[in-house]
Amino acid sequence: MTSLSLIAPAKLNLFLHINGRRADGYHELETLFVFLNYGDQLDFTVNPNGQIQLSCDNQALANNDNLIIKAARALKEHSHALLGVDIHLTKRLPMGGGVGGGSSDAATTLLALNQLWQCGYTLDQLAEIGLTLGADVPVFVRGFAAIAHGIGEQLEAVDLPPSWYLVVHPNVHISTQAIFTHPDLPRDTPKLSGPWQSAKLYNDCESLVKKLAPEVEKTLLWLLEYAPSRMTGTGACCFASFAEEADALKALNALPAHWQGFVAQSVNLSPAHLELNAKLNLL
Ligand SMILES: C[C@@](CO)(OP(=O)(O)O)[C@H](O)COP(=O)(O)OP(=O)(O)OC[C@H]1O[C@@H](n2ccc(N)nc2=O)[C@H](O)[C@@H]1O
Ligand SMILES: Nc1ncnc2c1ncn2[C@@H]1O[C@H](COP(=O)(O)OP(=O)(O)O)[C@@H](O)[C@H]1O
Repeated sequence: MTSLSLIAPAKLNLFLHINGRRADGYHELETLFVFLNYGDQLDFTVNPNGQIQLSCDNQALANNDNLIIKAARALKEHSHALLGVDIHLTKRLPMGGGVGGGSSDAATTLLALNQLWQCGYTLDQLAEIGLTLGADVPVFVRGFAAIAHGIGEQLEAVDLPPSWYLVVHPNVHISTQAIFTHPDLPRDTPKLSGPWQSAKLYNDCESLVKKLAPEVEKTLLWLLEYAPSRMTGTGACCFASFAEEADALKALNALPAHWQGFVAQSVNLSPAHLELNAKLNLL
């Protein structure tokens, strides 16, 4: 196998509780990750010269700061792989949107190159490398919907019924770091004492982000006309869930022109894993 094309799916935090701040500055979280069957597209082609090249339809992303390059370099250094790779990114997910676009791209890169460079690493090993790239990378590497603790790397699989989501990006960029380092961020939500299904759930970042970015509050209120709404991650994306795709699409069609949105269905197993397994079974 010398080439692979895989999705880098979006994620939603169906709830996000911040339990405290650790000595290293990162925060202890309790959150529920689900994947969506919508995301970026990554095309990988092995090259013999050992170089890692990235092209992208969005020129602002085709640089060495890209998490895709960082992931490829991390795996190459760790595995001493001799081959290189040409990667093309088709960007669909809003950047800094709270849907994990960069982290998902990094995870899909680790999964694809583990196969193309025949590293033979386990998911545990790939998740460990992924964690050095970002707190959200391990959940995409492991590929199952999960309740997460720690900084987001301690995962307990969940099996949720599928739901349709309208995800709205109000065209404001929220820095994850800016939110987590802000003095007004609530950081003292206790760990759930019982099953999350019967608990009061929320996103602890919402109150602060609504204050800093009023457009996010407007988005949450607009969505509320159709269904209960919530922000994902540190924002700016917000979502509402629907039993039927038609209802989600009806709301999407009514979206104000200055916002972006997409409709997708939640899935328990990452579409990147499903696609990779299907391609490997064809060999
Ligand atoms: C908030 C969450 C929720 O899923 O998602 P996003 O909103 O980014 O999608 C994640 O925890 C984000 O994961 P990720 O985006 O990989 O964050 P990283 O790059 O590792 O960290 C960026 C910055 O966020 C802060 N950070 C991140 C995670 C965490 N548990 N505690 C933190 O304090 C740190 O200040 C860190 O420097
Ligand atoms: N492949 C990538 N896609 C998107 N953002 C990237 C990528 N590589 C690096 N980044 C940087 O990481 C930041 C956060 O990315 P992203 O994961 O989209 O945010 P979030 O986790 O909030 O959804 C972006 O603002 C961008 O500067």
